[in-house]
This record gives sequence, structure tokens and C-alpha cells, in this order.
Amino acid sequence: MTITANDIDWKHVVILFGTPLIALYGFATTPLQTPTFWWSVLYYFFTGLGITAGYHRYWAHRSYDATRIWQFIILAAGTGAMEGSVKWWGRGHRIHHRFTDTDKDPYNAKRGFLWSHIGWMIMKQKKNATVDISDFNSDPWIRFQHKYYLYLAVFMAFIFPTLVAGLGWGDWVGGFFFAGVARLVFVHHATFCVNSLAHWLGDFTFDDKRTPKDHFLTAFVTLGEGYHNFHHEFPADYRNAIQFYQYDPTKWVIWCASLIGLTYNLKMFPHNEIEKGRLFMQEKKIAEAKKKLDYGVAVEELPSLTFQEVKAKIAETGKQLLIISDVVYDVSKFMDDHPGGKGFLKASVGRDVTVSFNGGVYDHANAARNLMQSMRYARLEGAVPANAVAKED
Ligand code: HEM
Repeated sequence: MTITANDIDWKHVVILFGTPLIALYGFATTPLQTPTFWWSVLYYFFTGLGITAGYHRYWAHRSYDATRIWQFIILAAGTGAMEGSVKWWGRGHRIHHRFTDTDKDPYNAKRGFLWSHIGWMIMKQKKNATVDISDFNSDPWIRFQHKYYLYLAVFMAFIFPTLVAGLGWGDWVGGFFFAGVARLVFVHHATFCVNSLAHWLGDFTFDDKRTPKDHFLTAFVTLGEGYHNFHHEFPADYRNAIQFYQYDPTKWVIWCASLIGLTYNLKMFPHNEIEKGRLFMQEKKIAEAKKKLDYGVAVEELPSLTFQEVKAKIAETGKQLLIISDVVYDVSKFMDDHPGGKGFLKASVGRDVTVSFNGGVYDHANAARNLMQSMRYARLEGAVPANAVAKED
């Protein structure tokens, strides 16, 4: 397939490749003042959280409710991240969730790391999927932001951080290069990691049907969005991390805002169901691990023998057969290795030693119960004569 200039979204190319070049120029030519450094870090978190707590968890997923004051703050913050309007971003994100890993998924991780990180914005994409965004269309603020997005984004991404540093401590140039441009590059790639790194690195904690994974490193880079397997499984949950020790500053901010009434009705998927998902994957892993071990022939697949036939087999073949819980075991090769001694096993041949094995003589541990699985010989059919049933000897 040949790519022509028409296939490329040039405005995205200018923003995505122009900003790192300007930032590098800034680093090479402008000294970084301490207040500007801290302002850049602060503004990084502010605009990054505008995306994670605002664009993502509030607008795209409606995982909590918020007052207009909070909406204003996160809308302004998210606009400063220059990642498109809420309407554009939220639409793409809802499509991503609905069609994850398919051709309709704009960030389809199956097309490779680079595609999901940045390629999908550089190449024009056909609108081949629909999703409900009526809530965006009916919100006057979202409509306003969409309509005047370019002006608002330029103001919040570059002019506002420059004004703060310029008016605050006279560092106009540093404010522009560091809090404006360089900060924007970091916010961009941090967010892009949610689409790339979070679909590439980590564990399938709740489901392995699709690519999203959980990893601390991704969470660290993305302000807490790295528990992505959880997020795709429970997208309406306002959290990404559910353990207290997991890093999810976005969740902490939303929760703190709820303490002063700015956010409310924080949605959480029922703990019971979350744990079911976790156990589902653990069971799957255990089943995989079990395939690598020898569990002997399953009891249902064993041939069946009556007690008389067992006796006849011993006489015919010289095999050392004994019976425990209606299963016939061949202990011929185990005699010399039995930790309880050869004598006990020898005396058990041709008898039902269920009681002795389970405590009559010695209550065997798991080790013995696991070991005996590979000694299964037959299933016992019918009863054992009373004189062949051992009690405590
Ligand atoms: C297929 C049959 C059997 C297997 C695979 C087996 C295996 C084992 C193993 C692995 C142990 C070490 C400790 C433990 O795992 O609990 C053990 C200990 C022992 N077994 Fe067995 N056993 C079998 C049948 C019997 C029977 C029928 C008797 C008695 C009639 C017996 C008597 C003992 C005793 C007394 C010990 C304790 C040794 C000690 O720690 O002093 N075992 N057996």
C-alpha cells in the first residue's frame, strides 16, 4: 500500500513533531529557572489530570458526576493538553472501547506499538464506526469548546503558562518554552502511552480476551491510567487502581474533590464482581500450569475391575495392587521408596486400606495424595469382602 500526502493529517504532524523541536530549541537556548521548572511540573499535572480526570473519566466514561465549577476547571485543564476537543477525543475513546483491537478501533494496538502511540493521529482515518455522543452535543460548554477549540487550546497550552511565568517572575521566554511547549510534549506522550504501553506491557488481571494490561510503570507514566486491564473490564468505575498501594493520582484527585462537593456519585463496580474476574484469570493460569504436570490417568478413564479381578491380576502379573477409596493402585515400583516403609505397603497388597491410609495407621499428607495419582491402575467395581478391608493394622 502506498501512502500519499493526502493520507497524512498534516496539522497533527505539525503539532506532534513541531512541539518537540521547539522544546529542544528552548532547552538549548534558554536557562531553566527554578520557579519556571516547578511551574512546568505543576502545569504538567494540571493539564494531564484535565485529560485523565476530565476528558477520560468524566466525559468519555461518565464515571462520576461533577458540579459546573469542577467541569470548568477540568475543561480548562484538558484544553491545555492540546489533544483535541472533548467531543473529538471522547468520541474516539468510546469507539476504542466498543471496538478494542479491531479495524474500527482508532488506536488498534494490534497494528503495533507505534501505530497505537502516534501513528493513528498522523494518518487520516475513515470514520467507519458510530457511537452515541448525544451527551456531548447537548452540553453547551462542550459545543462551545469544540467550536472555538483552536483558540482556546492555543491560549491554554501556550499563552496562559507564559503569562503566569512572565507576570509572576519575569521569565516570559522560559514560561513559553518549558511550561508551554516542553510540558505539552511530556503530557502528549504520557497520554499516548495509555494507548500504546498500556496495551503492550503488564498483566491480564481480569481478562485476556483483548490487549489492555495492568502495569505499575504505565500507571506511573500516565497519572494512574496504567491499570488498563481493570479499566477496560470496568470502564464506568472512577478508579483505575483499586488497591491502596497502587498509583492512581487521578482517582485521588477525583476523590478529594468529592470531599468538598465538587464531584459526587463516584461509581465503583461491585467488589464481588471484580474479585470474580480476578479469580477467573487465576483459575485460567492454574489450568495452564496444570497442563505441564502429570496427574496420572483420570479416574473416569480407568478400566473397572471387581475385587476378584484385582486378586486375579495380582496372582497373574505379580503386580502389587491395593485399594484406597474405590481406586486400585499399583505400588510395585514404590515399595522401596515408601517413606512409611516397605512393610506397611506389602501388608496392604490385595486389600482395601482406605481407613489405614486416611488415619487408621497414618493420615497421609498432600504429598502422598498427589504422588498416588500416577499409580492409579483401575476403578473398583462392586464391594470388597469384609475380611479384605483393613482397619488399623
Ligand atoms: C498408594 C499408597 C501410598 C502412598 C503413595 C504413600 C505415600 C506416603 C508418603 C509420601 C509418605 C510421607 C508423608 C506424607 O506424605 O504423609 C507416607 C508416610 C507414611 N505412610 Fe504411606 N503411602 C501409601 C500407602 C500407605 C499405607 C496403605 C500405609 C499403611 C497401611 C501407609 C503408612 C504410612 C506411614 C505409617 C507413614 C508415616 C511415616 C512417618 O512419617 O513416620 N502408607 N506415605
